[in-house]
Amino acid sequence: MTRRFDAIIVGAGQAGSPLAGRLSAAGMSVALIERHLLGGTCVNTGCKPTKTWVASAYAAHMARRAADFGVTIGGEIGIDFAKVRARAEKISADSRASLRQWIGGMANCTLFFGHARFESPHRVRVGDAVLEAERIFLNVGGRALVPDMPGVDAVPFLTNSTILKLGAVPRHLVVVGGSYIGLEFGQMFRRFGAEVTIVEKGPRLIGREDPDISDAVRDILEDEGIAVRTGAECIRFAAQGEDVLVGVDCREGSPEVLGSHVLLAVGRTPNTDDLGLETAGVKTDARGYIQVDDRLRTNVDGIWALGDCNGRGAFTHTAYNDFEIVADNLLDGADRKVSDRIPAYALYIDPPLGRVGMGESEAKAAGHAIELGKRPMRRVGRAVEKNETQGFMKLVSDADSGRILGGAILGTGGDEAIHGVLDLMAKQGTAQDLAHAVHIHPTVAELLPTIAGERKPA
Ligand SMILES: Cc1cc2nc3c(=O)[nH]c(=O)nc-3n(C[C@H](O)[C@H](O)[C@H](O)COP(=O)(O)OP(=O)(O)OC[C@H]3O[C@@H](n4cnc5c(N)ncnc54)[C@H](O)[C@@H]3O)c2cc1C
Ligand SMILES: NC(=O)c1ccc[n+]([C@@H]2O[C@H](COP(=O)([O-])OP(=O)(O)OC[C@H]3O[C@@H](n4cnc5c(N)ncnc54)[C@H](O)[C@@H]3O)[C@@H](O)[C@H]2O)c1
Repeated sequence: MTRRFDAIIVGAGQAGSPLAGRLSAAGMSVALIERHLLGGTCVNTGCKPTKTWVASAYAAHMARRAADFGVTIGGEIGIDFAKVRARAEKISADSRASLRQWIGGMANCTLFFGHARFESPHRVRVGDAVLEAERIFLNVGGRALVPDMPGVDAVPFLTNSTILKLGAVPRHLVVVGGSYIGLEFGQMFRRFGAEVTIVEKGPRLIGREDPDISDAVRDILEDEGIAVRTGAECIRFAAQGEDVLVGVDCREGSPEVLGSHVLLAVGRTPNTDDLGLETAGVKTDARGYIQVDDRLRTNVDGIWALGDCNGRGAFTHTAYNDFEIVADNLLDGADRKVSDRIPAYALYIDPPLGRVGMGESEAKAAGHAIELGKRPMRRVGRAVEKNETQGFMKLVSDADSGRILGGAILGTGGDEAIHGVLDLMAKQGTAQDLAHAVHIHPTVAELLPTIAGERKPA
């Protein structure tokens, strides 16, 4: 039997559930379909568990540094890995439970558990049920990419999901991929006591950032005893007893690394290959991302794509913003667009990297004459007082208009303090506006007006 709804939402990720809330509150009947766990990647295998582990790793790191602060701790600092895991699992489970309760309380919303697949542009099958709606919203997210690397089928490897199930800290974790996932897990496991090697095929870590950021991040990781191998162009794997031999072919150092475990962190792929998109006529790009316009509409009337699966963002806050754009346009007659969004994100190594807008290189490549304000964290009072002085902050502005183009804070509190720059950019603020703001002392953010005032042509 076919059941009719006003709207079908596929995926209870970061956009799907809040969209179900808005649409059902507006009086629409909504079918929300989830094939695995409520909350999707962020809640279950992404942000929440990883940032909980990052907090445990930070506690261990600070405990080891206790003497630097005049604090005495007797004996070695140990890791109770089962407890580290249990803490994260509880936070994810609590989040799922509260989502379940929230969704359960939505009038007009029916939750289906199962894999959804199109049978026609406005008909979707989930298990035995066939659902129809004029409006269909896809929020199917993504999963770890496993490229066809030589030997990858012959060895056990971990992804961001399976690493969360490890029973013990690996002896030697080889992380393939030197970007968000690789660096966050790499530093965490080093702090949990593993030997860690990060292998990146590009010439530097987090290659999308400015070179000064890549260099400083590498220094931070190497200072903690993490081995970093960049320029590893021909990565290959082979089993060697219980271990995995990773061929790295770097220009310097040994051509092979022997690890007890390998984490693949080389990007994501969208969950669009098993949705029956071809039946619905919904177009994807060569990598499987659903093609959308600036208002997140697909090429098929009445079908939208939100979150990671549309390739327009890869973060929880961008998925949530997709929900806001679609809901406000549909229900409030607004005209919100993805292109209005200022790119912003953080890399949660310690100290974190908070980033907004364009980097220095990107701004120059876009043709801007730029001005730059920059200061090392060792000249930021709050960082000195906290004895956490690694990194730097910088602000990029347009020399002609004065408009702020972007900023980066690699340093303690950088993930929070960067919002001072972000909010000003949202209001088209200038470096001079920032220079005249009076920030609270002692904070990391209080140096933002200072570097804005000290900016120089670059
Ligand atoms: C290790 C890691 C750490 C991260 N840390 C951060 C961070 O600190 N900050 C940040 O902003 N972002 C972070 N991210 C990214 C963030 O998790 C994602 O950007 C975000 O979860 C995307 O949300 P989404 O709603 O698009 O998709 P998802 O959260 O992936 O949700 C999609 C849902 O759709 C379901 N689904 C898929 N196909 C079907 C189908 N056919 N039928 C029914 N249901 C289906 C899935 O089961 C899933 O529940 C991290 C990601 C990873 C992997
Ligand atoms: N703090 C956060 O917000 C956060 C944290 C984790 C993940 N995420 C999200 O998850 C997404 C995926 O993260 P990711 O780090 O897996 O992917 P990524 O796309 O950011 O980086 C992949 C890295 O792997 C490298 N690489 C690719 N192929 C390789 C190969 N064969 N051998 C060695 N290196 C190779 C790339 O050069 C790149 O540095 C990100 O886009 C991000 O949005 C966000």
